[in-house]
Amino acid sequence: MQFVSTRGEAPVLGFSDVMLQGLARDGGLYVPAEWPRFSPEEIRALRGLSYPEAAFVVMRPFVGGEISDEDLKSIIDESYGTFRHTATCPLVQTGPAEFVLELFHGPTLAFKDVAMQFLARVMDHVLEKRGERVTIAGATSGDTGGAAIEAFAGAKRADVFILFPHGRVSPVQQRQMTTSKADNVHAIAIEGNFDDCQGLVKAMFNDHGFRDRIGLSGVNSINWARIMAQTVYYFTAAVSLGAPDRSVSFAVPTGNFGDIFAGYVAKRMGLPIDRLIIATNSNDILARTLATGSYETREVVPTMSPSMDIQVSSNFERLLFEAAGRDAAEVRACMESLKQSGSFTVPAAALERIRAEFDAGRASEEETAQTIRETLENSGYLADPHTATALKVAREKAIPGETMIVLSTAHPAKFPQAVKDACGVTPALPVWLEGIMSAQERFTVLPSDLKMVEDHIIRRARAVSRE
Ligand SMILES: Cc1ncc(COP(=O)(O)O)c(C=O)c1O
Ligand SMILES: N[C@@H](CCOP(=O)(O)O)C(=O)O
Repeated sequence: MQFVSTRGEAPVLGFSDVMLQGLARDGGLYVPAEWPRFSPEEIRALRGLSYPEAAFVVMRPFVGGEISDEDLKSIIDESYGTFRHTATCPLVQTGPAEFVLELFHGPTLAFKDVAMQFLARVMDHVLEKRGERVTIAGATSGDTGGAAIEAFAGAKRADVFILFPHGRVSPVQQRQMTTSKADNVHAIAIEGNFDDCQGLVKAMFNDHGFRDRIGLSGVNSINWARIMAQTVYYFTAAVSLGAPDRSVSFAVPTGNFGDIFAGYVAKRMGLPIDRLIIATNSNDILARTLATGSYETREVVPTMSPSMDIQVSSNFERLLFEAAGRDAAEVRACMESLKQSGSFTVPAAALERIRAEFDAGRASEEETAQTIRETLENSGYLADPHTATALKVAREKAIPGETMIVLSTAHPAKFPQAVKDACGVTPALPVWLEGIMSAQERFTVLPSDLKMVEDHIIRRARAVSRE
């Protein structure tokens, strides 16, 4: 299996190199040169498999034989052995045709664990075989950071630096990043918003001198391995509701567009999905883009679903590449316009293709709170604010006869104040996490300045350069 960059000017690479590179050297994102396809029989054969067994079948084609089946299976088994639900990602029915797919049973209570537990192990496996080390830089609006710090804590071949927006994540999210005792993980509070953090990480990747000097790698969903691992739960959820003999739709709380893009990948692989519904909070750039065809960044507004307070939605570039018939020049032109003016126009043919597969809607703060309240009253289900945005949009867009799976991306206990304000119930943190609220914090505050962040990383990274 080979991978190409959405900007068409980076080397074509295999799975392991793509995973270690993170962002392509031309600033683009890697996608498979061809989509592997599963027949209806192959999808039907997923019925009755455990989550790790299904994960092996779905991810194997992308790995392209670079990791032996035996090693891949044991990496997957170990990864999902950290989850505290026997089904790994269970489905809960919340309405006659509405199901919630709970993705938060991993160590840090967010869907990021599904891919991050796997990524840390598979990266370590490849680095060990190659005798290499990496320095990882990641940006977070709250959940990726905690998941990465947990998954990579103590890793022998990786140092991890996580940039988070100072004062804009929930107290639980912050403490998941700042209370680790491992000396290879570092939290950096940036004076700015998530887009500033993500902009700094991308700028580090585009600074090739720095990138090569420290052996830079990434754990955000710009890394193909993240998307690949997130594709699995679309298969397991749809199959448990009758796929391939019955199709379903998914509503996905969306920020950086990685999670919903994983659903698009599942569809390209042959999974019968009717609609992929993008749900945003007040930072509704994606809903506006689908409505108007114009991708226009605005000031980020802080919300009760802080992990989705995003304007520059990285993985939209992957969709644009696909919808533009893999025309890298067209993608480059759009991304150049985004850089110069903060906006671009989606080419007309691409917009039509996107609208054929996706629908989009937004939930205001009031609507999100009301959905948390109503869902608790009507079905006894306590949703976190991110999940509630998707429940609201799914209900607004519901079509009779359609089965809707709503992705539940975080445990409500990560956002106790917002949930309490909405419905009066304060969700408790699971016992194994209670200690973080009183543990000593360790983090550095830095301005949103590339040079200062790079200098900080160079001073602290143990690792330097791939050997
Ligand atoms: C809890 C939660 N829900 C939804 C999202 C949005 O997912 P994505 O960025 O993949 O669109 C995030 C952040 O990524 C998140 O942390
Ligand atoms: N919401 C995310 C933002 C980063 O997304 P990623 O999926 O690209 O890592 C977060 O919680 O950090």
